[in-house]
Amino acid sequence: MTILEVRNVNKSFGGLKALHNVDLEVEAGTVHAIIGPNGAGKSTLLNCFVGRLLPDTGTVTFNGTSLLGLKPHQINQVGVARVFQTPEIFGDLSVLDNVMISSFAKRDGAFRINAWEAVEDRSEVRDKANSVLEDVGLADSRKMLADNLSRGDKRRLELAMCLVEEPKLLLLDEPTAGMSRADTNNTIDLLQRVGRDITKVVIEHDMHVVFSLADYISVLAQGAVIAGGQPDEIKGNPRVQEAYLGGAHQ
Ligand SMILES: Nc1ncnc2c1ncn2[C@@H]1O[C@H](COP(=O)(O)OP(=O)(O)OP(=O)(O)O)[C@@H](O)[C@H]1O
Repeated sequence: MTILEVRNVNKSFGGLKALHNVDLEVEAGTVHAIIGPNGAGKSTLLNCFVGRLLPDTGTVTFNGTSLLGLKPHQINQVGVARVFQTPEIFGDLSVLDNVMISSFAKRDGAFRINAWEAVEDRSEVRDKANSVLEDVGLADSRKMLADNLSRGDKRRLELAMCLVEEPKLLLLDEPTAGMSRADTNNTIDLLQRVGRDITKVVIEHDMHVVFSLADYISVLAQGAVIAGGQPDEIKGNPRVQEAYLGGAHQ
């Protein structure tokens, strides 16, 4: 079953065509990687999924609902969560509070620092938050201020903040950017372990990560999808190799 369908999406910035007739289908329950050289249009495409950009033409449909024109928090409420390259966390709150706030936000449609004051079933939310922190390996840090976490742990926290919302689709924007090889391998491990039933779309430059995680790979070059297939098909595709050497044609 297709959970995310992108049809004929075009997006230009002035005279620059960042996305050119993009078609994409993401199957429910899979990890779908979007790869491509710098400037290929990956972030632009992701931004069209989360309400940060509106395509000039085309459709983006999630679970039968058009995402176009929805505000980011509305997209979040229909079940799409995004992990950013730079974690978006509340640095002066505890790790646990960050996760609890995220859980309330999904319900309320907005982040409110004092959201729990109005809520009666706090213990249920706390239990759920603790369980997700356990899953991502941050249970022992739950009382720490989020700002005091290491860079890698901040990313784990942001992942926990997404997981607690129980999304149907998780978008990961370069989840291992800037990480050491050891942290990268830990992240691969984590992403293979947590949220196994959540469909994931991953933008990633590191091919080791892509080939470890992806069930299906779409390749963008100069704003167009030039190839799509299972990892083994993509590995041997001459158009993909050419795109990475800088000679992509549309
Ligand atoms: N807001 C913007 N205004 C003008 N041009 C933009 C804007 N956002 C992206 N672009 C341009 O659109 C093209 C696609 O950029 P995009 O960031 O989507 O590529 P990318 O594949 O994510 O690249 P990278 O891997 O380097 O992050 C690039 O030429 C970029 O300079």
